[in-house]
Amino acid sequence: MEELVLGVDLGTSAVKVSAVSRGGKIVAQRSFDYPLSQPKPGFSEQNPEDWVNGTTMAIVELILKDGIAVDAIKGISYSGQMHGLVLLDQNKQVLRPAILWNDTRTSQQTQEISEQMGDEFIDITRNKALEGFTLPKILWVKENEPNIFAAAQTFVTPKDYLRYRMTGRLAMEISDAAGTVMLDVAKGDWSSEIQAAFDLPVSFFPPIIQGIEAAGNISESYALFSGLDTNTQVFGGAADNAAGAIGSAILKPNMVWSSIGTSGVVLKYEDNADVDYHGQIHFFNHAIPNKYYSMGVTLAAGHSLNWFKSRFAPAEDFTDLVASAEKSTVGANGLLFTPYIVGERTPYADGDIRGSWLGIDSMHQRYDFVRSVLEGIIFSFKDIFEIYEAAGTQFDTVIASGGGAKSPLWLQIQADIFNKKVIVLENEQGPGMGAAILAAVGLGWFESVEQAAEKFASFGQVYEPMAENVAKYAQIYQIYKQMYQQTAEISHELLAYRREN
Ligand SMILES: Nc1ncnc2c1ncn2[C@@H]1O[C@H](COP(=O)(O)OP(=O)(O)O)[C@@H](O)[C@H]1O
Ligand SMILES: O=C(CO)[C@@H](O)[C@H](O)COP(=O)(O)O
Repeated sequence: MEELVLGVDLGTSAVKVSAVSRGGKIVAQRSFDYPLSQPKPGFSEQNPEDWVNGTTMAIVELILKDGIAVDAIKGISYSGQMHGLVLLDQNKQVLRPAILWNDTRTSQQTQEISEQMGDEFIDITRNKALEGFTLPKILWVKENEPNIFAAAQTFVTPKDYLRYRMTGRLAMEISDAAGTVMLDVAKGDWSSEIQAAFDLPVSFFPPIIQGIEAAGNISESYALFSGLDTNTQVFGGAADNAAGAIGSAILKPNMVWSSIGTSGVVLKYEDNADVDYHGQIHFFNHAIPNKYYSMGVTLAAGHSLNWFKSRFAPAEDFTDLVASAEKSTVGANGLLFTPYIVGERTPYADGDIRGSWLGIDSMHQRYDFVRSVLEGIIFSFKDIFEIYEAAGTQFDTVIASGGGAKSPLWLQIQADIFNKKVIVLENEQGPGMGAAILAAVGLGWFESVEQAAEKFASFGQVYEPMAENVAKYAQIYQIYKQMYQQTAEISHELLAYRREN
């Protein structure tokens, strides 16, 4: 009987559970969708019970439909959507729906945090207090739902809640703890300064564990519910971006991960906490012990293309639509697009900015618009590269991932705009593979995360920058860079009319 681990990828729209062999082969995979609730503009919530039920359904199907033997499952670990707030009472019952990473109700609280702690907050947490992060959500509940807050004994992030339900043991894994912006990142522990500043008792904070650390076994009650065995060991896991980077073997400081999913992420592995980006990009503890990663986020990366397709080419498939951009030119025949269609995070932490096209000409064809969308998304990634360059950070290799990495044209655009070689993974599996790697290392199948990731991930085609295109894009990027400043005021003025509809 082949020994397996389960990597549970707890996303925002679905959970995907992968059964992975010791050799890194995915032998079966099941996923289960759950709803997102948006009860008011800017609110984004989920019912934690849906995560537990969805995961259980996926596991039951792996056992019953795919014939995975329960006693073959030696270990389980997780990748989780980051920053979500799950508040628990004294009996560890959920007090209200989870407030998710993409919920923007907390603008006032982010201001309060800056006013109260100023730069000290960034020095400790290595991040700005953005709306998506967990601390502002806690303060929102404190101010707006005092009865719920009074009953709250502790909190966790989404995958840490799921792990609690599967093991009966409550803990916060360190890469997700960093995303709460209540961690002293360099010390790797909860910050007593933040606890004191916001009057949060020490008892409110769960113990911190490492990504590869044993977090217990499957509990008897969860074994009854799911069909799993209580001999199966459970390990800490990782925040989804940390897990994605591990699954893509981003393991050296010369490597950057460029991921085009719904949102876009540019992520860099960091060997230590010495580099200081002063909160311009996120800086978090890694799920690899004593390692870190930094990242910038384009809120609407794949989402911009998705939006374009749904409005202007609903019947076409992605591959044909993206390939049509070949008919345009470098620079889309003088058309520029900013992908701020749901606001932006990096480098402009501006929830109210919106996208624009500049240079529209009556000669433009639809394919020019498609090309401008592909290029605008990569220019916004280039903005993140510029932060790295300004900090004197060196890297030479970009590993491309996410749905956007399916297009050879888009990969070449990345190589040309970044002026770096761009490499794709041969069998990309995303964060679930990172989760499986953490379980495999936790079980002792490998000596280190690095060793396991090198075995599980294999690199494929390399896209080299083309000198002529690099030169043109370098000029066009100088124009793109002005677009945020030039459009921000107009965009903010239009806000009133947008909300009227
Ligand atoms: N064939 C394709 N070529 C280029 N981009 C694609 C293709 N198919 C999907 N995409 C892009 O990938 C995005 C989805 O990526 P994915 O990694 O699956 O996202 P998520 O996990 O966030 O749902 C889509 O929004 C779309 O922009
Ligand atoms: O907020 C962040 C990272 O800071 C997001 O990356 C969420 O963690 C995304 O979750 P999914 O879109 O992968 O579900």
